[in-house]
Amino acid sequence: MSTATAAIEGDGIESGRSQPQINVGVLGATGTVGQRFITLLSNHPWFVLHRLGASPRSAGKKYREAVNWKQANAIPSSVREMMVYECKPEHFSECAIVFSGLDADAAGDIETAFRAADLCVFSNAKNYRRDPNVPLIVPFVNPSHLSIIPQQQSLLSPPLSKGFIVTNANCSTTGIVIPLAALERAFGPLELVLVTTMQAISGAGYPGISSLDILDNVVPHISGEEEKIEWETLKILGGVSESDTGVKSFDMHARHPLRVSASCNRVPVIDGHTECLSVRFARRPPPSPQQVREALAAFTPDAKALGCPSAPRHTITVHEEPDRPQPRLDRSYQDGAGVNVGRVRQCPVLDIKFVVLSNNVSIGAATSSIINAELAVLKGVVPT
Ligand SMILES: NC(=O)C1=CN([C@@H]2O[C@H](COP(=O)(O)OP(=O)(O)OC[C@H]3O[C@@H](n4cnc5c(N)ncnc54)[C@H](OP(=O)(O)O)[C@@H]3O)[C@@H](O)[C@H]2O)C=CC1
Ligand SMILES: N[C@@H](CC(=O)OP(=O)(O)O)C(=O)O
Repeated sequence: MSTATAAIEGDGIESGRSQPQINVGVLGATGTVGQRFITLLSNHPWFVLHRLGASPRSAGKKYREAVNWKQANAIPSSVREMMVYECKPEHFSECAIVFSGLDADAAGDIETAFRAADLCVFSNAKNYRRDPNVPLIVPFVNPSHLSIIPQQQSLLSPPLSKGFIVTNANCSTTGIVIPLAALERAFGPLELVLVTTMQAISGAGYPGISSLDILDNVVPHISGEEEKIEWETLKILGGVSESDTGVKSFDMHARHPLRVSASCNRVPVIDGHTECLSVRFARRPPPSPQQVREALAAFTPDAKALGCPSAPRHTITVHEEPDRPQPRLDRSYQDGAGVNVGRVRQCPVLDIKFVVLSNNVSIGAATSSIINAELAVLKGVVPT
């Protein structure tokens, strides 16, 4: 890693402060999430986009030839002519970090191989989220879970000193755990969460669901999604416990049992997952809708305080208008790096209900991975 002097001001980056310069690679660089990584990393103050990986179908081609570019912005000029490589660690030996936007069918073995080659892997895929030694991190919620990494490294055979895997969450889970964490921080533990999702088609990757299935329609099933939301929420909002012998484990919110029920739907929206939640707090009486609005708007995560360059200015934007947030109007605010909450009101069955909108490809995927890596650099977890 080398350093350079930042010329960018604002958004947590102080002009004149020495900035790390770290070579990074993107696995699955041609996919929906991969394209978002390319856009974000081509202009990153610390991370230098050094290698691109995709399937053997794309390897050996220039990026502009391999990719079916679907972003509103053009392919960054610095990336157009870059070569795409097979996802083999030897091609990425000059990188310290790889971001993975790999299809889950390929991600397991490839990410294991990159970790074994002592690379720091930040993955969007579901494969390792349930591993008891892999942190499942939503950057505004549980960066403290990075503390499990030395245990992950020491239990591998052979043990590693640098390489690790960090995953980020399912995109629908990410959207809800950010406001839920803000509520728990302000008002103590939650007891019940009911969530109904309306998920964008880009969540299924490209080409995704056929137009004849989704236009003029709602599909009330997304395979595996409800179980992921119900399970991942507990791992993320729970703590890390340590036994008398020093073994760490994720406590799954065990000290205050939390029950989560999810119902997932695919809707004809291109980007942006909308989710309707009702929650019950342990504390009686529960907070009022106005107290909830104030707590959500005031939520300031460590990622912001520590100076992560990709952390948005407003983590949670609370809308007062009765018909917001909406995907078309709100998904691009702050480049999709925050979450939008609206319609905070009393729930006659539980305590409070509200609507969340989050950009599934940005904070639901690539942006989260990048902020996770920024946190890992700031906390000294990525070797320099
Ligand atoms: N889309 C979303 O909103 C979210 C997606 N995710 C997760 O992120 C990951 C990527 O999703 P998404 O971008 O939507 O998927 P896409 O299908 O759009 O892209 C998949 C990528 O994986 C590559 N790939 C496929 N097979 C192989 C292989 N055998 N070896 C190497 N590379 C391969 C593809 O390369 P090629 O072009 O050469 O085929 C492509 O770059 C998935 O695990 C998904 O579950 C997580 C959160 C949100
Ligand atoms: N299943 C999500 C996107 C996704 O890929 O999720 P996961 O990374 O948990 O498999 C959606 O369809 O919107």
